[in-house]
Amino acid sequence: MPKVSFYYFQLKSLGESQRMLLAYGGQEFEDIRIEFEKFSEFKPETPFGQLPMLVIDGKKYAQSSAIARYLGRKYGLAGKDIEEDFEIDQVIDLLTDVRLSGLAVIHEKDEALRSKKFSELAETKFPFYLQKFDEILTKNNGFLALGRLTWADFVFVGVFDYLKMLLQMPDLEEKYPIFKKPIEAVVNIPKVKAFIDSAPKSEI
Ligand SMILES: N[C@@H](CCC(=O)N[C@@H](CS)C(=O)NCC(=O)O)C(=O)O
Repeated sequence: MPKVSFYYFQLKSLGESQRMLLAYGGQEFEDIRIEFEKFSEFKPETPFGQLPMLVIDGKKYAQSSAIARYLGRKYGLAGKDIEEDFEIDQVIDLLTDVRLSGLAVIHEKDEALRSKKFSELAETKFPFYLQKFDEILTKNNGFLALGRLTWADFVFVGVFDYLKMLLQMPDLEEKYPIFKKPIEAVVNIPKVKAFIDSAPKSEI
């Protein structure tokens, strides 16, 4: 077995999908959770100054979606051809769009402006995106793509609580009950469940 280490913060957010994929693949790995305060010392060790980072036998892999795609391919959770891979990549990019639109507002320093921008998003973009995910999940039997389990479901599940925070929608899965489907599908896979049960807990 190769020596595998996965580095991220004490969060699920952009790192949980890769941890769950490694568990799904039966890969033993060092689950290293860096404290934010200590990250500046570690930053130069990363390819692009950020986490997550996967290290396999000394080789460094960066960028959350690229790592998840790589692990998905490794463990049989990708498409069977480029058309199927496109379906997965498309929905991953859509998920990134939702996350980044929420994130842009959080970083607005002026409080009044932040609240105004958030209200605009909450009335327009967020419902638009969420409706699209509802449609995609309905069309794919409760999965993100291809009507079956793929690495996209792991990414969705990993980032879900972070999205709820960004969108300020703690009851997101109650408003869109079909969002529970990929969550149930992923967290109940025995190897993934065993990992989640033994891993440190974090809200987002
Ligand atoms: N595009 C990158 C973004 C990664 C990212 O934003 N990482 C944040 C944590 S979620 C980070 O490392 N922040 C610390 C820093 O930028 O100094 C990815 O998807 O991996």
